[in-house]
Amino acid sequence: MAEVDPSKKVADRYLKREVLGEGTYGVVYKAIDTKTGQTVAIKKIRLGKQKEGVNFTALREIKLLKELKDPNIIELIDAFPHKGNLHLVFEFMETDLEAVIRDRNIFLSPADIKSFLQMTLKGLAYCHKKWVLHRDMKPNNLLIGPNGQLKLADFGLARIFGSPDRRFTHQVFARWYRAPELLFGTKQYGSGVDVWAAACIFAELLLRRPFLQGSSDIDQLGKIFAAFGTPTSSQWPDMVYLPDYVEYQYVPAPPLRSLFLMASDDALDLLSKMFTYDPKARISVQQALEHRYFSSAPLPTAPDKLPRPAPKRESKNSEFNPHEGPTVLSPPRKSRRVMPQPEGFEGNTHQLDKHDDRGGEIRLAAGENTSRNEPMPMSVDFSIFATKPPNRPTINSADRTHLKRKLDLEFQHPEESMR
Ligand SMILES: Nc1ncnc2c1ncn2[C@@H]1O[C@H](COP(=O)(O)OP(=O)(O)OP(=O)(O)O)[C@@H](O)[C@H]1O
Repeated sequence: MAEVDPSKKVADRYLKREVLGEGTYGVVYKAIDTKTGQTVAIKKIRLGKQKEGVNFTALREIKLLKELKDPNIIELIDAFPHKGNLHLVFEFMETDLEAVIRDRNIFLSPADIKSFLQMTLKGLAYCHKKWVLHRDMKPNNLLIGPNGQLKLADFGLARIFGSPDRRFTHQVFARWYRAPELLFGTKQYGSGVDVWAAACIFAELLLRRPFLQGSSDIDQLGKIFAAFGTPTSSQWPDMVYLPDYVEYQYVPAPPLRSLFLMASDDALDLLSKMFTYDPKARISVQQALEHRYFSSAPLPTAPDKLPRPAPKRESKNSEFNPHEGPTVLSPPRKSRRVMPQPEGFEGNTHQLDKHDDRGGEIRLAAGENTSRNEPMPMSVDFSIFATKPPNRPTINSADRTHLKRKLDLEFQHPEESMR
């Protein structure tokens, strides 16, 4: 292997290359693992405000994430604290599902859609079996490797690190995948939140645009109700007890078929089961995988036959220079997104590739946590009333106890236990 300048190395092992982008938790850059020669992606998580450095709970839980190994989960290869930041080293992936969905040169056949959904659900099923929820499923967290394999990324990070200031850009997109129980402020949620998000991704694969683009939490609920009808208490008995429950003006559900003109009957049946309001009645990931949609023709496309966007992350400059800023190899991700529409649900009529503007995002994001004392009419922009950032729901205590017990068994010294 060529000799490398040790000053460019992190933790004496990883040779930094270009910045890949910046997400909720910090910068992600490409690197070479000098031990194995493998290309990796390193996510540098800022821990600025935690005076004691990396907190013990985070280290224990990251240790658990390192143990998650499945063909449809991105591998966490290594994790180490360095200069006050936590570095998470992942296998490097070529592209992601968002890039596939947005690429106008790509035609997605029903078999391709089935394959992407199946891989997503397989990754989720593995994690749910291990008592880990994703909580932040969206197409750009579904990474795609060189052989077409789809892998879930960012598993468990929302839970470990919370959502550092998500009000401005990231939260806007994450909201579109949020289950109604979260929007109604539930504190005790389960794997159903990931099923709902997977349903939104399924819908997005079918429509080639985000399905339910709410501009605030209330508007998000409005979009959901416009698509599936306002839930009744017989459909979802616990709804009225949720902390942020507010009565909505009744709207009937349009036929699901009218929203997904091209979908097969099996696809629609599975979609409606994944979009069930009551999380207790919602189909589980395992049941979804056993649905006849996956065994009926056409069978899912083999991963290596799936269409992929042209590679966009060729490493031209070999060394990473922190003063140069990110190497932009394609239009910035966030500006490729479709921005939320301030008005009501519009069925199949949204355009692809509308450009966002930062001011718009901030204004819309401020619409979170509006006071909810009165029955709300649908599809009104409440953003001007809000000031507080959203409350983050927490995992239920049974999950937490289970994870703690598992981790405590294996926990040694926090820094040693990471390696
Ligand atoms: N394992 C990986 N391999 C290759 N690129 C990656 C990998 N993980 C992340 N990236 C890229 O790094 C950039 C930042 O990723 P990150 O996951 O931090 O944020 P994001 O997905 O853009 O947004 P959010 O934080 O809201 O999920 C994105 O362009 C992403 O595609």
